[in-house]
Amino acid sequence: MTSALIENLKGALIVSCQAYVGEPLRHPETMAQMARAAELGGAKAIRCQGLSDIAAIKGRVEVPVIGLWKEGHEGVYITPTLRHAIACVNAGADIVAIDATDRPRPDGRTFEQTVNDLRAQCETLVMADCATIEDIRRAVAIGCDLVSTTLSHGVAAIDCTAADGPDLDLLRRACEEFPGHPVVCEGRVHAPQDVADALEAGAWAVVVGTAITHPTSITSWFVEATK
Ligand SMILES: CC(=O)N[C@H](C=O)[C@@H](O)[C@H](O)[C@H](O)COP(=O)(O)O
Repeated sequence: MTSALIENLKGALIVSCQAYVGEPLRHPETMAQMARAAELGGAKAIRCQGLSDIAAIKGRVEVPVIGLWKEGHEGVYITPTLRHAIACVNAGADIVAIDATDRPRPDGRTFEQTVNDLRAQCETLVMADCATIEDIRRAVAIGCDLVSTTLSHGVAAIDCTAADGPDLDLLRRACEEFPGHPVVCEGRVHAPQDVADALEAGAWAVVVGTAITHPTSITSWFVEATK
C-alpha cells in the first residue's frame, strides 16, 4: 500500500538540490536556500545529498525531503551502505534514496539486505535508484516505496550534464510491468517538455536536478550556443 506521503507525490515535480565537491555552491545554507526557492516554485519534494544538507534543508522546507549520502565516484556511491542509509534517516530524511543495482557494496550487503536491515532499524520510506529493468524488478519485489530511473544513463557516470533527455524507454517498460507502482523519472530531465513526456509515459513523479539547480551546467549550455 502506498503511504500518504508517496500518494501526495503523484504527478509532482521533485527538485534535486546538489552541489558537487569543490564547487562554489557547496554549502548546506546555500542548498537550503536553493531548496526553499524550489519549494516556492512548486516543487513537491526536495532531493538532496549529504547529512549537513539534509538537516539544513529539512529545517527550511515543508515538503518531504529525499535524502542520500554520496561517497566515492565509482561503483556504488549513492548511499552505499546500511550505515549511510541510517545516517540519512537520522539527519531528517523522510525518504532515503539508495543505489539499487546489484554491484558489490563496501559493507558486503546486497541492496535487498540493506533495505531489509534499514527497515528493521528505522521507520523510513525507500527510493530505489535503478539502472536497469532488473534493478526495478528487484526493488519492486521488496516493496520499495519509489523506484527510479536515476542510474539508467550508465552506472559508472556521474556526469549528468549531457543534454540527452530522460530514459523514457526504461520508464515506459517499468510502468507497463508494474502499473500503479510509483515509478519516478530521474536523470537528464532538462526541459519542461521532458517532464510532460515523462508523466505522459506513466511516471508517478519527475525529478529535475541539473537543469534547475546547477548554474554552472546551465550556463555552459547557453555558452555552447555562442560557439
Ligand atoms: C547519476 C547520479 O549520481 N545522480 C545524482 C543523484 O542524486 C545527481 O547527481 C543528479 O543530479 C540527480 O539524479 C538528478 O539528475 P539530473 O541532474 O540529471 O536532473
